[in-house]
Amino acid sequence: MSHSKNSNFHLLMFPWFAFGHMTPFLHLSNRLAERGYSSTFLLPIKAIQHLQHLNLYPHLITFHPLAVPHVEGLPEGTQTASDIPIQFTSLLAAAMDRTRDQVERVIRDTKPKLIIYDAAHWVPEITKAFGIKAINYSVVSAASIAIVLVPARNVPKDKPITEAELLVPPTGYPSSTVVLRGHEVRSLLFISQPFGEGITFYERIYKAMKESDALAIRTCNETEGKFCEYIGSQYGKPVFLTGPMLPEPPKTPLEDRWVKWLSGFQPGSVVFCAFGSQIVLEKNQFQELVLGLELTGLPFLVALKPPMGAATVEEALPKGFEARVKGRGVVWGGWVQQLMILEHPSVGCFVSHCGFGSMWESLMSDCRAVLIPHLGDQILNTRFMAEELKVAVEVVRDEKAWFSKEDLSKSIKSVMDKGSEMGSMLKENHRKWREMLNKGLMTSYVDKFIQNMHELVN
Ligand SMILES: O=c1ccn([C@@H]2O[C@H](COP(=O)(O)OP(=O)(O)O[C@H]3O[C@H](CO)[C@@H](O)[C@H](O)[C@H]3O)[C@@H](O)[C@H]2O)c(=O)[nH]1
Repeated sequence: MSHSKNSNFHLLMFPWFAFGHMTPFLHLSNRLAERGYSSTFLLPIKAIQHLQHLNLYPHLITFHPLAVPHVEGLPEGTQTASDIPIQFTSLLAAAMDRTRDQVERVIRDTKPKLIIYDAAHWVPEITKAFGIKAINYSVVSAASIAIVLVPARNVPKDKPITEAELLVPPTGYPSSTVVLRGHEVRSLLFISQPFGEGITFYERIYKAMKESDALAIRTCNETEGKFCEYIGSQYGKPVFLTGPMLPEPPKTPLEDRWVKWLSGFQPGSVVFCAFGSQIVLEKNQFQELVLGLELTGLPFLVALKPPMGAATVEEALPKGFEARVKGRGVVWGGWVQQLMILEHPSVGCFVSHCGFGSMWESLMSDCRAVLIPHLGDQILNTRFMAEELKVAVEVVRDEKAWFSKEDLSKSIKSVMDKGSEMGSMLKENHRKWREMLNKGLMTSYVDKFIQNMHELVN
């Protein structure tokens, strides 16, 4: 596809100050730069050094540093969400709001054709004054937007939303299975709490979406089409899809220690378990998890952060565990190359928290998926994988969100045992989806997104 006008089509990218947002925005910038589109990318000064290596087109993507002002109560030097515990995020949003003058100056100086932003709800006020179009880009799944962040959600203005209110999906919500049940809705109570000065999370995102010229979502029509359609009709806006914006596969090979260890096992026999970048388990749940893996009798590799109160994973392991699983089980407390591990022929099962990135990596891999979600969007992603796409099993949890070693082991075996009907059904569905969600389809999303951008500004 050729775009004769792309050399003067300059974009401004302005993601929320968290790596889970800045990174997919940057992947989008890269895909656009690949086709000749330049962008100015607004980032907190400190984030620039962390993201530099992901900028694949430095001659087209210019990082513009923002000085994040100090807000009372926020730890000195805070610039991104990973600098602070979650309860400080509202103050970080207040700090983001105080970068407005800097953002306005950049808009005036660079005169972009359009702005792609997310949490800065005041961006459309600036762009309207300059006659520039603004696209609000959601980087989480469409289902997790559709269930809480639409006008039909009716969030009370003067009092906090209740669990009972959250249990009922908004009118017209297009699924009866991709929902939160019972105690799980507690993870959504935050939407009526402040997120910035004098504004709640819901009000902020509602405004950011409502005032935009178009909505963009990091997903595909094939998987989440009905949720995207619902969001578009709720806001009365066009919805552009970018596809999942997965990173380019890393060029560094899998670490030697894992190549050696994994090659000692039969093809498709190893269970790999990882819970992303945020989750820290309670110590007893951590122990139950590793005992559940032991119980399967299968080889396993667990890569998790040390649980609460422990400095290392080793000191938190159950008594006698290491000796019992020696030679077939490893618990690793550091970062591993998840994508490469999932691609290793010996790995046959992926036990994950179903964060958005892991969900896609799991879908695109050959591994059977067993899911133990923790946060709101992870629970919705899990329901989507298990009940809509039917490519995964979800581990049972009780009212207190506790899962037992027996249930974990049972779930893993239900997908790994040869001759298991459940396993064969999931494998067949998974194969169909993997074939459909191929590289060509992802490329066509970027082409379509570019076409959408041109239509919007013309
Ligand atoms: O040891 C590890 C652990 C993780 N990863 C990679 O890190 C990414 C993790 O991303 P994701 O699965 O999305 O997990 P989180 O970073 O924990 O996800 C946060 O951000 C997501 C949105 O981007 C939300 O869906 C989640 O709820 C939120 O926890 C993936 O690409 C993994 O391959 C590794 O390479 N090695």
